[in-house]
Amino acid sequence: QEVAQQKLAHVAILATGGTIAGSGATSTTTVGYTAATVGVQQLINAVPELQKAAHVTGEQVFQIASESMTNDHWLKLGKRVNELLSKDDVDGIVITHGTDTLEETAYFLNLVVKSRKPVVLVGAMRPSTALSADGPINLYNAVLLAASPDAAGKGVMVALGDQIHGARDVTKSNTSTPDAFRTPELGMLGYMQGNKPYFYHVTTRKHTVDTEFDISKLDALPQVDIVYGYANMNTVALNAFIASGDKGIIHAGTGDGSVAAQVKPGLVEARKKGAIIVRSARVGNGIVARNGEANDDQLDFVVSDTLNPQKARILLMLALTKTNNTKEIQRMYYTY
Ligand SMILES: NC(=O)C[C@H](N)C(=O)O
Repeated sequence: QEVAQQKLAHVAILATGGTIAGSGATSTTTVGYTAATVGVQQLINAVPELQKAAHVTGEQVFQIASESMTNDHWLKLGKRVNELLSKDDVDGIVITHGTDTLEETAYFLNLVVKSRKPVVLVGAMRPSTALSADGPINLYNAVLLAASPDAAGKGVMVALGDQIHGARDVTKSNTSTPDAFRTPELGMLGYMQGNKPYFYHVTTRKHTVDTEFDISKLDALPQVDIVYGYANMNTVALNAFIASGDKGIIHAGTGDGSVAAQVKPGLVEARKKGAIIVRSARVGNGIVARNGEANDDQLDFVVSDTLNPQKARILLMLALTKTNNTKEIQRMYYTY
């Protein structure tokens, strides 16, 4: 075999569920299957090639479809990852995960993991029972990546379809095809080929080793929700979120984060009540300019830079564990 390694690295596989652990009625069932049914040992056993890639151990952290991911799951997972990475005999971590919120978990971990050791999230678009299931090859590549010294210090990574993506900028961009994961304009980090990673990009943003966020003493995160911008938008959802006690609101604005005239007074009111307002964009690419579509200085709003709404939500939750100062929070959006 071409996989030539003196001493195999120890890669801990943490399983959380998803389609990679899903099963369907027949080999041609690629929709209408059940996610999160196959356990971690069965996932490992299905890929005997893993034994040559690394010394792998498995742990079932939870077993859910990723659309049901919660802040509590994230805190549990993040703490376990940091605990494992602090051990001398763990060289890297692979997390098997549903694809629906995989980019969110990856970005959360990117902000709270404190280690240079590789952390790789992996999923599949087809259940484990399907013809040409993508889970086994994706898992194999993820383990090779987590075992590679070249992958150290690059932040949390996502490995699917022979591609390596960075947690900050990757997004799921197709509902069902196997090539669903993309880093649209900012570019993926590299490729997996011939049993090893090839890197071409690194992020300029802070993550993992130099993060200022610490979840070790947290057992909850502040409530932050997203209001979606659209023609004929109203403030019903926004008002309900504020009434329920939200500490922050992400406005997934139209265009470059524009806010409808009939919605702006609601956001101003919410800010006066103490909630932090972050203007993000539903578009998927580009910068939301500070003081562009709204006078953020005057209204005391924050902009999400290039973070999509679901990732802007994660950064705001973590920011709120440290400060309520909007200048400080704005700095964080330009840092991570
Ligand atoms: N392909 C998948 O993994 C989708 C599934 N609904 C999940 O996120 O758990």
